[in-house]
Amino acid sequence: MALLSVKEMTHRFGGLVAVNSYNLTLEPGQIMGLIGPNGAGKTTIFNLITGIYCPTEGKITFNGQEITGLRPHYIASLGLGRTFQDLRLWRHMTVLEHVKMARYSKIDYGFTGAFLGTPKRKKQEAQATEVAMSLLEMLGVDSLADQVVLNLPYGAQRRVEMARALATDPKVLFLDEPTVGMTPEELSQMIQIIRTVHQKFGLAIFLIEHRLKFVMELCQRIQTLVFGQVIAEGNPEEIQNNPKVIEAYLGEEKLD
Ligand SMILES: Nc1ncnc2c1ncn2[C@@H]1O[C@H](COP(=O)(O)OP(=O)(O)OP(=O)(O)O)[C@@H](O)[C@H]1O
Repeated sequence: MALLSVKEMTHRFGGLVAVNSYNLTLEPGQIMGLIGPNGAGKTTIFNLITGIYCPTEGKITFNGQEITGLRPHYIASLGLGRTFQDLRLWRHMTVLEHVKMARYSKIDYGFTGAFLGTPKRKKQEAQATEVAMSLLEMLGVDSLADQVVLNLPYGAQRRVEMARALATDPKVLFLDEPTVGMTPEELSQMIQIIRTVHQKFGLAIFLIEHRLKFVMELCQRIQTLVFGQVIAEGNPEEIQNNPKVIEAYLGEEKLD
């Protein structure tokens, strides 16, 4: 059974058809890429699947359960974690606080526990810190745990956002342009981080990216979206050699 399935999803903003009869099958542990020119509808697809928008038409199923139109926090609690194109971090909180905050969805010591500082609370707090620190270490930002996010370089902020998404124990991770604004060195590090995260957690990953080299290197399957419609889907080699993709993307040049 597919982990995530989208059937004939259409979304209109007034008269604009931003997403048109979109279909997706994402298997457990698969890395899927979504590419396409600016304004093609990529982020709208993420927003529809993660519950920020409710599709005009279509059906979304996650782990056998229909999730079409459900609230974003509920969808997240089922195991869909995401990052945003425009980083959504609380600029005055520390790195560790960000990741622990996401982990609180797993905590059940309740109001009394929080107020009285029960042993259960102490134990769960210590566990939350431990999980958060191990995620920060995996993403190479553990030395920044006590720093306020505002003071971090952009690449480090992206890693913190990813650690926060991972802290909710997702089964699928949505990454919206994870390398935007990164230097070539940061980009290579991000490829390595995504590989590590993928191996360690066996997650499915669905990513939007403009840097084709990054997508071709990481993804097992790729969809190409133009004007809200998938014009091609296949493995990196098939996508690279697909005439419709070449035309949509780079005129007549071969993609590499
Ligand atoms: N909230 C909204 N209201 C109205 N139109 C919107 C809204 N969000 C997106 N659009 C329009 O829908 C289309 C798809 O936008 P979307 O942001 O999904 O594209 P994208 O492929 O993610 O682009 P980019 O690569 O630039 O991020 C665009 O024409 C955009 O202007």
